[in-house]
Amino acid sequence: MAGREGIEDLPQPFDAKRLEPAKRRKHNNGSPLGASNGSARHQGSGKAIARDIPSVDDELPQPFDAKKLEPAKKRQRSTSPSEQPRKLKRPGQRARISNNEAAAIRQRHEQRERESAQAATDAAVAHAHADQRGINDIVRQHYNAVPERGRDWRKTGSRIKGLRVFNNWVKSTLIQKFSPDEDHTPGAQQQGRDMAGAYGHELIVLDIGCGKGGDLGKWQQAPQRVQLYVGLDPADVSIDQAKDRYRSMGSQGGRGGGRGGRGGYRGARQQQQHHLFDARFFVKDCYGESLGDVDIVRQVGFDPSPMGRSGFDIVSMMFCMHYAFETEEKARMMLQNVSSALKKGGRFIGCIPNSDVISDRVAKFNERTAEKEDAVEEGKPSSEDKEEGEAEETAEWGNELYRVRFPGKTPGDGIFRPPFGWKYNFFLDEAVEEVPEYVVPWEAFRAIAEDYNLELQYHQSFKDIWELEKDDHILGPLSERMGVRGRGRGPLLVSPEEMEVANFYVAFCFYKV
Ligand SMILES: C[S@@+](CC[C@H](N)C(=O)[O-])C[C@H]1O[C@@H](n2cnc3c(N)ncnc32)[C@H](O)[C@@H]1O
Repeated sequence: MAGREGIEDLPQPFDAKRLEPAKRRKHNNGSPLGASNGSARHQGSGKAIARDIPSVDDELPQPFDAKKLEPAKKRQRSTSPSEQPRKLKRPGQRARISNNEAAAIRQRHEQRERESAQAATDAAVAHAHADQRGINDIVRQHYNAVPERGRDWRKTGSRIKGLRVFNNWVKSTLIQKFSPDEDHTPGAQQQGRDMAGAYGHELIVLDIGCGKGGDLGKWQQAPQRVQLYVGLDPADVSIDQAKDRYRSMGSQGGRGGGRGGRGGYRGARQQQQHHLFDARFFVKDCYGESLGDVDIVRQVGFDPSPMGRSGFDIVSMMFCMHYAFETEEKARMMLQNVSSALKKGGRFIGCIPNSDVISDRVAKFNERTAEKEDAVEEGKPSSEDKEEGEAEETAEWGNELYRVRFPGKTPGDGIFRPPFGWKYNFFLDEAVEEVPEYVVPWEAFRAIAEDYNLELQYHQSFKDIWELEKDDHILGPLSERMGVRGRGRGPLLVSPEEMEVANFYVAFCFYKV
């Protein structure tokens, strides 16, 4: 799918000499979650991937306990309406109804909240037991059917070209900031081989949900050379297209992305660009199955034990992890796969829908619904009253480019408990035709990730990433070359509608400890 996928549009090469070590450059920059996490790493202590090796108990993921995950803020929001004074909608109105009437209304509210909570739990459990093949097939068929329309169309013909380039810039930003090793020296590889004839450590990358290979070009431009890229995706047609894209990079001297002769690479940098990493692609469901049966993954190193011989430097999951939150089983399999693949100090990067945005929208929808129901109970018919037999309204929002729609009831307070199985349909113009996705409740995800020795390093909404990085000496000029903004710190070329879609997402980075 397009708006949320890959670069087709290769940025100009980076001058890696100008890059500060990605490790510390921005990690603490305005990331409230990163900062609050409290580890030495988050305080910018340089090398440290230091944490004691976990005990055996740490290794064994414990069953999910939703209560322990709720942040204080959310816990307060989830207080039942019976426990908090309800705001008066119209001052003085309460004075016109008797105490008995008021008590009856309150009871009805409480009853409704209980029913809503129960229905929500039932829905989540039902989803959790749904036929998993069904959803997998729908998602796979959808992505297989998305046509590959070529770079020119994406750059000029697309109605969401601003969103496409912006999303690509965010993905490049994640790769620039977090793919280099902690001890990588910027520019070292441009000097050529060392005395032993090597380029120093080269990265091994696992791209889960790689789709049509839209990020191959970004990896070719990574500040630290990539040795091997492994792309996995259940959509077989997409995997074939990814292989084609990789082949076309090879035939263009490793520049990637079908861009042909635009470049101006010189000297050592030219050599670096012409080095094309090795790449392998496989059709694979990475959330329902272990990756341990993929040969190349096993050869690189795949080991569930934290003491083991896991071999990947990076696992990337761009715009696809939300499919894993259909069930707890899948989410844990996904994290087990990530953790087993990553070596100690390895990075897990990705983009997912922002559950804070979803929770706020859902809570507001339910508040409005409750107010309408109150009005009806108080005998004030509204033009929006339902006709008999009319379908129950469900939470839904969007703009001319995108739409999010929950098919069933959602929690009144916007807190998704249990944190799995909360299905919604997502539509994005030109890109996604009402495909089912699942909410990834952020705090639950972060806490479960810790069970798999994945420690949060970075969590930022797309809008904040733009604000924080747009003037960076590498990422700023990159945004101009990619067409996110006009030349010379020109205007943003992403429309407000496109920005609203972009801000439906957050980017993250975890470290394997
Ligand atoms: C929005 S696309 C993103 C593609 C690519 N990561 C990008 O950013 O260009 C979502 C991808 O997730 C993949 N996906 C869905 N379910 C998956 C699963 N169980 N395991 C791995 N990938 C999956 C889809 O096939 C699709 O290619």
